[in-house]
Amino acid sequence: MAFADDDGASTSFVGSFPKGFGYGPEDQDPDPAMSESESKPRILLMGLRRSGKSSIQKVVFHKVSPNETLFLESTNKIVKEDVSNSSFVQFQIWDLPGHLNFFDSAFDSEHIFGGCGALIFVIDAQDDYVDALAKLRQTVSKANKINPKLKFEVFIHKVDGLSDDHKIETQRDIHQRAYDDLADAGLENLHLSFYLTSIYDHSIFEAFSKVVQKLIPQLPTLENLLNIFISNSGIEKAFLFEVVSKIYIATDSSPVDMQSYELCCDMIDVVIDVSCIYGTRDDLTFDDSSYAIIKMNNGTILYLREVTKYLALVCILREDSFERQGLIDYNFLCFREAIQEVFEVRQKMQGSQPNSENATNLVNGLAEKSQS
Ligand SMILES: Nc1nc2c(ncn2[C@@H]2O[C@H](COP(=O)(O)OP(=O)(O)OP(=O)(O)O)[C@@H](O)[C@H]2O)c(=O)[nH]1
Repeated sequence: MAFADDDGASTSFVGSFPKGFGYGPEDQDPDPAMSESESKPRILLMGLRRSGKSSIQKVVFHKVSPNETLFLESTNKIVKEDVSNSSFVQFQIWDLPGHLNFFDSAFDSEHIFGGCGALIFVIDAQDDYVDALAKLRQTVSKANKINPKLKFEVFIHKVDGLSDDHKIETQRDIHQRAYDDLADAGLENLHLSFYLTSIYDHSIFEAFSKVVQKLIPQLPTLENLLNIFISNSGIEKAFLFEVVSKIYIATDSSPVDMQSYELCCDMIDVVIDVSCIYGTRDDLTFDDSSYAIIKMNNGTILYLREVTKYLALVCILREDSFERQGLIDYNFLCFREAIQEVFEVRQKMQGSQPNSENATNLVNGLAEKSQS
């Protein structure tokens, strides 16, 4: 498959990234006895009953609408889901039932916490959270003992029912109490990350993006590439999106504002919907010829380009910067090539230094050339 740019020049199509994407601790030293899915980075979803764990998973990864989660049945056993089949980002999510008891002999904590990259603890902010905080403390102490590298992410969830002031107050209170509890347990050096989330807006996608990003060792390289790309192309903000889930796996280093992120998510929905309706091929709704431009009435442009079958670059820029579309497209091709290199070369050179530096040099050189 080839990609032709505006000048008719073609470069090889990047395609979807290799299966051995290679992030998370287990990927560096795979155990041949392990099944492929068992060796993927694992994210645990934990929290009390009815806190919203299954709803989060369904909304983010199954495109279930939030209202459809209202009558979800309670989860009674660990539900393991492989996210790699449907998307580029490869990991497993384990949804653990809220009533799990660590002291139960059937609970194999070594196995559950051992090979896992991140633990998301969901707290229902609309409920009394005293019990949830006790469970959080118990979970963190146990998991940290088994796996000190585990990252703890606390979702203060269902905040759609709270006023803005109440949200901030709840976050402050939970933050304070959680750290006090950890200090009591002698774990004052542990770090917890807090997010205000709801399945009724984009906050759950944003929070999940940040959790997933922490499991991608190539993140600094991706951010660096995005920084170089936007600064040489007159772009204000760029997100590298995983199209299926709308998780962004990287963005440039300027701060993310929620509105920009929401606009970009909506753009992806529009592109997928339009190509589902008018696309020529039945099997693919997002392919190498996918791109879209949306002009807004405030002089801003949203520009989407396909990077791989599962990845899209969505940029926000001023209308006058878009007059130099040729430059942007040229720089985009360099960027895409560099991304390909980051992952491809890493695969070839497993065991030796990753080639992220080469990729940065590549994009540096080409971007400068395009400006001269
Ligand atoms: N208002 C609001 N309700 C939510 C949100 N997320 C989930 N819920 C509701 O919370 C209820 C419980 O959600 P579940 O996903 O079943 O909770 P769970 O944590 O998986 O529960 P167990 O399987 O029993 O452990 C459902 O009725 C959801 O619709 C949210 O962000 N806001």
